[in-house]
Amino acid sequence: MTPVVVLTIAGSDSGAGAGIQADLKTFAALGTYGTSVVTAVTAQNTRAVLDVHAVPAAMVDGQLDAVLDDFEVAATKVGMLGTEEAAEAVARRARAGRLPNLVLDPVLTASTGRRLGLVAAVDRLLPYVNVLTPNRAEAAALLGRAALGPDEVAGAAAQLAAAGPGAVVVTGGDAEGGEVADLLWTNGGARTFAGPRVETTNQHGTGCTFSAAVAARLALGDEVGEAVGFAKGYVTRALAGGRDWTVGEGAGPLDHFGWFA
Ligand SMILES: Nc1ncnc2c1ncn2[C@@H]1O[C@H](COP(=O)(O)OP(=O)(O)O)[C@@H](O)[C@H]1O
Ligand SMILES: Cc1ncc(COP(=O)(O)O)c(N)n1
Repeated sequence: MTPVVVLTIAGSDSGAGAGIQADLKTFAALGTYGTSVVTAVTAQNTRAVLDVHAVPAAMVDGQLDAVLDDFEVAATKVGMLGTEEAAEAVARRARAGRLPNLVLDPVLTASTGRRLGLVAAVDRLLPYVNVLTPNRAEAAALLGRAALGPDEVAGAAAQLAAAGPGAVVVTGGDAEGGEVADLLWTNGGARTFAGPRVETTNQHGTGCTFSAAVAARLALGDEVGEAVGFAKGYVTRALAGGRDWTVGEGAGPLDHFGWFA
C-alpha cells in the first residue's frame, strides 16, 4: 500500500534529536512517508546549539516548489522558522490551499537556551494553522506575556485560537508533578490529555516529536482530538524507551521506533 505523504518545514539538528530529523523519524515510525523543507541548519548536539545558519528564503521557496509540485501532501508540520521571509514563503502556499492539516510548533528557543525563531514569523502563519502546539513559555511569548500560571493556560489557548488556529494544544512538559498534562482548546471547549511523567534527562525533541506525530495522525485521518491523544501516548512511550540511553553527554534523544520500550 502506498503511504500517505507528510511534510516537515523545520530546522536541521545535526545531533538528530530535534528538528527535521526528529520529525522524519516520527513520520516513519507512524507509517507515513516524510518529506522535508529545511529552513535553517543548526550546529547542535545534546549539550547546546553552537551555530545557526538560516537557509535563504529563495531556497526555502525552491524546496517548497519541489515537494508540492510532485507530492500529494496530506499534512504539514512547521517547526523552526529562522526568518520572516521563510515564514512568508510558507504562508503563500498555505493561502493557496496547498498545505492542508497545518500543524505549527512555534519553536522560539532551544531547551538548551539559544534563540531559534521569531514571534513575528509565527504570527504570519497563525491565520492558516489548524493545530498550534506551543509549550507554556511559547504560548506566553506569543501573547507578549512573561509567563503563564497553571490556571491561565486555558485562557491563553483560547486567546491564541482567536488569532486563527482551529485548535491549540498547550503542552505541559515544563510543569511540576508526577503527571504531564497537555491542554487542547477547540471551539468545543478545553480537554486535558494527561500521562505519567517519565523521569529522564533525555527529552531533547519532545515538542518536535509531539507536533510531528499530530501531523502524521491527521494525515492518516484522525480527528484533532484523536491525533492529540495518539501523539501524547507516542511521546510518553518514546521517552520511556530512551530513558536510560547515553547518546551524547547532555539531554539525549527519544526512542522513536520503540526498540527499547
Ligand atoms: N518528562 C515527560 N514525561 C512525559 N511526557 C512529557 C515529558 N516532557 C514532555 N512530555 C510531553 O511531550 C510533549 C511535548 O511537550 P513539551 O516538552 O512541553 O514541548 P517542548 O519540547 O516544546 O517544550 C507533550 O505531549 C508533553 O506532555
Ligand atoms: C532545529 C531545531 N528545532 C527545534 C528545536 C527545539 O527542540 P528542543 O525544545 O528539544 O530544544 C531544536 N533544538 N532545534
